[in-house]
Amino acid sequence: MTTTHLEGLLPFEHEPYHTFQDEAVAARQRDAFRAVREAYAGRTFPLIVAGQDAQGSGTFAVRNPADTRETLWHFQNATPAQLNEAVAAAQAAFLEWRRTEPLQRASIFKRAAELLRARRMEFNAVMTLENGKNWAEADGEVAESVDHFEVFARETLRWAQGKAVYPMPDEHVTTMYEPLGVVACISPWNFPSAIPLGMALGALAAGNTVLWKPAGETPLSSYLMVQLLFEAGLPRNAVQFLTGTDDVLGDPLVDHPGVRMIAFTGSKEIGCRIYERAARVQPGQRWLKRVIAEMGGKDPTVVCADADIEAAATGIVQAAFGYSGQKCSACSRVIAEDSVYDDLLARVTEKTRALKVGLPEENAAVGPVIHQGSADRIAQFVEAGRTTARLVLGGDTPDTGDRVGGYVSPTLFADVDPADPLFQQEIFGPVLTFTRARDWEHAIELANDSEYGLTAAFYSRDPHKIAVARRDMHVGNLYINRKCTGALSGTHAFGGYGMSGTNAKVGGPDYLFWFLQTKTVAQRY
Ligand SMILES: NC(=O)c1ccc[n+]([C@@H]2O[C@H](COP(=O)([O-])OP(=O)(O)OC[C@H]3O[C@@H](n4cnc5c(N)ncnc54)[C@H](O)[C@@H]3O)[C@@H](O)[C@H]2O)c1
Ligand SMILES: N[C@@H](CCC=O)C(=O)O
Repeated sequence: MTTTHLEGLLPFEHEPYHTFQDEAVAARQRDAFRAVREAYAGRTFPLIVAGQDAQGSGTFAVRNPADTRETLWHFQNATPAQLNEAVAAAQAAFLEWRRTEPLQRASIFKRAAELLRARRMEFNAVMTLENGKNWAEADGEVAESVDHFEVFARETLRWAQGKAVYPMPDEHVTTMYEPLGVVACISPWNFPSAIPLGMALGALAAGNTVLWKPAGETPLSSYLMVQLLFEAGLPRNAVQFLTGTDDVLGDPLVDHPGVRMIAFTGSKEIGCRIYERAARVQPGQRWLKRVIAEMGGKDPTVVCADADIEAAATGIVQAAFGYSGQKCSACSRVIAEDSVYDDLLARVTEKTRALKVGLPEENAAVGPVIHQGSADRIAQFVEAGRTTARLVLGGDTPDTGDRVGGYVSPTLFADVDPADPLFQQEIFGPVLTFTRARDWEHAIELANDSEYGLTAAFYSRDPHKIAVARRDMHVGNLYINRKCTGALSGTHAFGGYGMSGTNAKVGGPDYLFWFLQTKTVAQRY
């Protein structure tokens, strides 16, 4: 029966992007900024605990990173008692949600996809205001969120079918997948819609309940998504929405004995901390906590001598400077064969010089980084790099008038040594390095010289080199002859190797398995 339902949902198509070059579409996006400010600016939003709106012990302000003098809205600081209440409510809700028909879950997600399609421009505008993405970047992420709804609707039905085992004559044996319990979903600010949503849908699609903890920089993008899920029919107690400080919602949330699983996306530092803490069995805890932790990247693009150099230069600039390089998937290292290195560097320099830094709300190619603190950290890498490598472009603060924000010029370093921190550490900003390789095999070796292993791009026309790259490049997402950002839900299962995390592969065919436990039932008649 579920097979029929699943077939009824096919075929799947990725959500198309808006074409902002069309003045009518651009006007709709500008209207959405006005409407969002009218509807939400200055408001204070609640926690959602046990299906009810709740006030915390105080509030915090969310500021516009494009000009931090503008306070956008306020959110609550949850208390330790509210954390306990939220876990208890999620445990109680689990007893019901786990029993819901997969078709019911799928229907809610399908309905949510429809609701989000109708509000794309609004969600884009909120994201741009909260984290400084330009229109296309925000639109791409909201489109990915629609895709997530469509994909997880199908995945919940697919996993409900169980899997076949090798038969035996005198027993009927089935393999069933069952949910785990309460899943804490902890997310970063750089993808404030698609990332928390992907983790939460993984949990919900499998029949778990969710503690939804967004990053403090971007809570409205999450709050609106949670409300949209409720409007689509999700029971109001299946998700607890918690905002606040890391001293209440960090370690104490991870340590809580009522939490069954933690789905985390964020930095290596916090991911490793969670992984370690969650391994300790707390008093009253009756399970080993499961953790998925998707962390940082230091993503290379390898360019072989036989490659289409112009296409490589275009892909590199898009992947390095889109959203000011603040993607775990961003290209931060170019490794090019000696014979094409100078030509490639010249083309990338020219294209990078053409990028305008400015206001995301006015759809500038490159906006601010998330905070002044982040800009200061990036500046430290740049200052150190001036003494160890050749600064080709940028390295300064662009003129953005009297705006107060972390604006950083797109920056290029050439002749970077593989041992240099510029080559090894995640900078998370618009800084790109070039390193010369003796030949294409040396280039692959250099690309793999990293503790991370998230994404990589490989440019070549030679089937043999491509086959070797496919085999030897140590990354979870390898892109051949295209940029290394922009994974699509359902198609490019996303997650890395090494210190990039647990390789859970959101949006992929195995993702739900992480949120399930397997029951074997052997029956004799
Ligand atoms: N691999 C991926 O899929 C992926 C995707 C996006 C971002 N990232 C990575 O995320 C990082 C940027 O995001 P960020 O600055 O928000 O990361 P972060 O690790 O600082 O914060 C992520 C989340 O963890 C919370 N947190 C902080 N301390 C905690 C603690 N002790 N216990 C539990 N939670 C805690 C934060 O409040 C936030 O919600 C980059 O390293 C980037 O590469 C990875
Ligand atoms: N999934 C996104 C990256 C998310 C991390 O920041 C991409 O594929 O570019």
